[in-house]
Amino acid sequence: MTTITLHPDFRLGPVDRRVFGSFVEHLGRCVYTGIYEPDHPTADEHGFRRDVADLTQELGATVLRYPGGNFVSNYVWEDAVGPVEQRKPFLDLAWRTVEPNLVGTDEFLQYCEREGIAPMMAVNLGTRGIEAAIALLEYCNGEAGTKWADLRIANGREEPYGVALWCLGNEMDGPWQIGHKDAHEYGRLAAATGRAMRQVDPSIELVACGSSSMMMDTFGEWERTVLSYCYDVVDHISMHAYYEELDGDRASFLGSATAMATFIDRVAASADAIGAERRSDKQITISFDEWNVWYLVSRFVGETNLPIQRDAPRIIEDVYSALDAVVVGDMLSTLINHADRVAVGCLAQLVNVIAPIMTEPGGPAWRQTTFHPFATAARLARGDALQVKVDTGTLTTARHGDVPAVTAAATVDPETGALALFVTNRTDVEQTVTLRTPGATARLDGGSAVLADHVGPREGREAAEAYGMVDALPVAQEGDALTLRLAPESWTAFTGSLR
Ligand SMILES: O=[N+]([O-])c1ccc(O[C@@H]2O[C@@H](CO)[C@H](O)[C@H]2O)cc1
Repeated sequence: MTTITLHPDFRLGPVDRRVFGSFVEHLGRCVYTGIYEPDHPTADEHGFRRDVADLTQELGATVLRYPGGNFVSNYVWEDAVGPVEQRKPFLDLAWRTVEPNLVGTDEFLQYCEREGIAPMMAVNLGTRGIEAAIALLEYCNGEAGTKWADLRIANGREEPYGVALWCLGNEMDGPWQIGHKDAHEYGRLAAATGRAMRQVDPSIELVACGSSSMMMDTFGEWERTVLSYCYDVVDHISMHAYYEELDGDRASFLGSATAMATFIDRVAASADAIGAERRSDKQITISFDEWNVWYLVSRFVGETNLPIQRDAPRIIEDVYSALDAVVVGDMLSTLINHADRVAVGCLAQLVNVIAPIMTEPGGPAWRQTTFHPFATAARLARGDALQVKVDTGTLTTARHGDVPAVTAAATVDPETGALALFVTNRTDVEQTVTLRTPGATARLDGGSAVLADHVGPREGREAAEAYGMVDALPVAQEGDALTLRLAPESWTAFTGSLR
């Protein structure tokens, strides 16, 4: 038996809409034959696929991080601006792929603008540094009358783009990163680059690289050291986390979002330790700019040491199961439950590469299973996140110890009282939940769910197209008591009101 208690006055604070971001990297087929394919029947006059853009709108992505990922750490952005016919292909060392440079900064930023999505740009702190970063920022945000802003104007774009969010490199703690650095080297470089970037545009928000995962040997020490250099310069510290079902250990996989919550709490604690030493009133917030289910250990390892490839090779095209969708839903609940700390989130990635949207070159685009919980949460989670109290049993897992059997997150729109309640049942049996709202009145209109047993594991396009949200089990109301039933291994989004 589980009890969920909500009160409209117990709020964590507003859910930053930027938590529902995604990520476009020059990797595999994310850009070419993903968002961009000039020969595709749905391509617009700029060469971008309308079918993919429509699915991106339906997904509700609010932010797109670009151009990497590992790619950014050897990227020469200047090679991909100006007349397309003069651009030269570039050998990307991160993915050992020939990058044709047909899509660059202008094409991407104008795409974001047309789609009404906020761009989040990363600068190269692997092979490059301060000079290239401030040039790119001036190119994007500078007013007419200086070299790089004037180059943008010469390239046909008069108005500055006003890019607000900037990542100071990518995963610089990872030995795989081109130009990998230790925490002192990176911390110094991030602080110096960030300071110089603020001289170009003081209004920007800066993200320092945190750890590539909680399992990195340097985790914790990395955050503390990096922030000891750049606490006063940056606004956010990044987090990246990917989870997968390993060796058929379903319970641990279903507990992934608890590990994600622990990770957030630890990064916040590391940042706050530096703030405390400095007696600083400033709080560093979190940019969770890569998260997803990724069969990294079980499948990706076989994809390393590839020969050099061209023409947008199929790299990391994970096909998701219905169970993966449940775990993605639960991770979205975790992000909402940390609305007081997480300012930005990016589901990695948007198209084809560990993505909610898949395409065939010249062919269709479709939704993977993981599309549905994301689109649902992005649509419904509005207003303030509530402090949700969940009294429930435990699920014993090999990797994360005992985790809650049922988890929940909720948002209330302060204007309308509209309630969204997201509930995960991590167990393999139906669960009954009593919803208590002492001193307040709740109404639930019903909901929709993703179920783990709905589609067999990883059956590909046809199964994905047949998959979708199903109606939640009926809600029973007796007096003030609401009773919910949760299907086994499911993530359910209920809507209603709370006043
Ligand atoms: O834990 N790892 O072994 C590991 C390895 C690579 C890795 O790369 C990150 O994930 C890639 C795909 O989104 C992005 O380009 C990069 O930032 C992230 C994690």
